[in-house]
Amino acid sequence: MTLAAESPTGTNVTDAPVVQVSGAWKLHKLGDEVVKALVEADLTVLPGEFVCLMGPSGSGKSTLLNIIGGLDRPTKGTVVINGTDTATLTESQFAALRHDTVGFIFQSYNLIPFLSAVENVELPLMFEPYDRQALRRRALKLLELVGLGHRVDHSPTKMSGGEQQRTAIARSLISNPKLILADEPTANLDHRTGATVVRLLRDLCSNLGVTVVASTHDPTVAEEASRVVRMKDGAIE
Ligand SMILES: Nc1ncnc2c1ncn2[C@@H]1O[C@H](COP(=O)(O)OP(=O)(O)OP(=O)(O)O)[C@@H](O)[C@H]1O
Repeated sequence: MTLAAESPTGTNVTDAPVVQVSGAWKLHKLGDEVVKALVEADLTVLPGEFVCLMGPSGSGKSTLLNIIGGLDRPTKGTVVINGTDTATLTESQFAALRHDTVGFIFQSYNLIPFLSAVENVELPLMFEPYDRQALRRRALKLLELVGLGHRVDHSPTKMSGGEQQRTAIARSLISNPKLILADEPTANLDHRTGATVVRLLRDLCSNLGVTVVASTHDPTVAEEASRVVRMKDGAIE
């Protein structure tokens, strides 16, 4: 697979950790109460790993993913992404790092209904000065990679849940990210379709060297992951 070489952005491949979270806390004030969403969390993820965060509802999985992806900042502790200590970054610098390094997959797919599948895949780079034809070629290759070469002109509204999630996976790869963060990627899929999506994520890790961190309640995700990290009450067990 030569997709990385054809990336419009390009990234450096090293053996250094893609994610290094150290002593991270996230506290929320709710009136007089302080909610400890994340408690002294340490997590190191190496290139090509498929790490699965598991734990009961409210155990801090989404909080940890959001902090890794810069959608939220820790109250205390450090988060190093691809060698950059994110505490040193302004919001716009963090947005640029996120744009170049991180792809997101959500349980509700978050596709634009009035765009075709291929336009959805192009969307993260659509308003950037990339060659339009190269971008289209890459988006089409990514749709082929996820098994949707026959659905490129379809609207997401005419696709099954599994097809929508595979389109979202193709979209998450358009910037050639080192890291994909997936928040409950199989939550809205039946068991068989969910298993197909998880195997696709696993194959991205082994074939493209992409690193995946996924939160889930789904044992199928855990079975395919290279490592399961268990969380409870905001802490990593
Ligand atoms: N913005 C917020 N304000 C107050 N409390 C919050 C906020 N966000 C999260 N929490 C609390 O932090 C804790 C961890 O939430 P989080 O969403 O990370 O859990 P989770 O493991 O992802 O849960 P689920 O499996 O249900 O998605 C929960 O107790 C939650 O209620």
